[in-house]
Amino acid sequence: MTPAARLSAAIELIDTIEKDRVPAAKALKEWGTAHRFAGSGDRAAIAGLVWDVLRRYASSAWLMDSDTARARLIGMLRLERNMDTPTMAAMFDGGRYAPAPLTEAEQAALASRSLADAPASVASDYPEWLDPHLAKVFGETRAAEAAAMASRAPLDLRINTLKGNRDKVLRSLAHLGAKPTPWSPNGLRIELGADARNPGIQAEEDFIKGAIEVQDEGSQLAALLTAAKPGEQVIDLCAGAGGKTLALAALMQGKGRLIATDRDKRQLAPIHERLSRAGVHNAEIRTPKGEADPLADIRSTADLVVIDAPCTGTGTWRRNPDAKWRMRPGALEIRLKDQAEVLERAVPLVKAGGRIAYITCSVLSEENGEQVRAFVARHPEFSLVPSEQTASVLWDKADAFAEAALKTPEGWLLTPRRTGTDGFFVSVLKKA
Ligand SMILES: C[S@@+](CC[C@H](N)C(=O)[O-])C[C@H]1O[C@@H](n2cnc3c(N)ncnc32)[C@H](O)[C@@H]1O
Repeated sequence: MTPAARLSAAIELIDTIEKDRVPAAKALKEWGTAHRFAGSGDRAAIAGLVWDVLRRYASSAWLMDSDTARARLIGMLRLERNMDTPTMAAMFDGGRYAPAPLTEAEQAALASRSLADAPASVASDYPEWLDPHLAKVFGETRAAEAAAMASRAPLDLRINTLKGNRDKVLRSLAHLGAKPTPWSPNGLRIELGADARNPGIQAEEDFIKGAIEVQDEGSQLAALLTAAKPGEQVIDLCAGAGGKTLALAALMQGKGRLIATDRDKRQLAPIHERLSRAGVHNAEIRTPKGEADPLADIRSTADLVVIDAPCTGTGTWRRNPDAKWRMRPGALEIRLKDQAEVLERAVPLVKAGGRIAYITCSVLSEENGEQVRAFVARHPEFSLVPSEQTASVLWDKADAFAEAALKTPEGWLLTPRRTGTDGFFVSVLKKA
């Protein structure tokens, strides 16, 4: 496909995503199946265009003073890819598979319009209804924070210290340009280009042998901040596909007891294969069966209960730009209820002197500090572990991390702008 034909395909896809209200990933997959002639390079380039339009969904329409799929693509090419008008006009040439030539109105918009007068939610690409919520957390810096949340994310890897070490993996992944991440002692980062081409990490020997996992550095830090230790009894209450479980297992160095469960047994399905590839031998998966409580035998014995809580995922907008435009206020209400429920589930499991690590991948204070404060008010036997103390697990990076992350009275907030990671909140609560 020519570059111009890829633009036409991207316009068609954006149109479908809007009109049929389908998630972008699904639309891209279906397009690939229906257009078998398109090679992997074409598909990656088209996906990159679509994801970038979704990242600049509001600002691109503002720039072009039009909200058609075509206008959004043109606006994105200018805002995100700095494409000048002659370069664009050369591709929008009306050829057989190319988009129609730029109209006079489009050329005028490109020549004269800017984001200078756009409201913050438009210029920084976030839903307007979230403005007061983001203001509560970030105040005047919300536009800058949201703009960083609209940027492209790198591919982060975690070295599984049960099987590999960072120096060795750095050498073997040098061909992908892997570099150490700034905070996590076990993180590697691969910067990705504008096309959404996957560097094929799953085919690397290090991956097949279980020496690396794909995990955002923020998620790695959240696991580290729980301070899970060898020999402890650790319960991962919202284990899902096991991202945190695997990181916790590595922190425990194979010693102690790690119990992983989830309310939804389907979410747990991939965890078995992942644990076995990672060489984890001290984990028990408790798959729920009917109404019975899979943790009924555990009462006041856990050193640590990790709650990687169900949340709105506002911290992962970099990786899920269409999710932010689909998010509705009702979704926040549902998540708040789920979070309170899962916090209650943790209470009878924790032993005296034990702790709960509450994690979300959201930046909203309703899901974070406010949720934790309400919990402590209901359960005065739990108190907040001071944030400086929880950050001490980062050793020589602790001071710099404390400068970079947002310290709240209830815990740490990581954001793309502050820590260069996905948005994560981590709070540690200790039982008297
Ligand atoms: C953020 S995801 C977990 C991601 C996972 N820990 C990881 O790192 O890959 C949240 C999970 O919480 C689960 N969940 C929701 N409500 C729950 C509850 N009341 N008890 C246990 N798990 C729950 C969901 O099924 C979902 O898998």
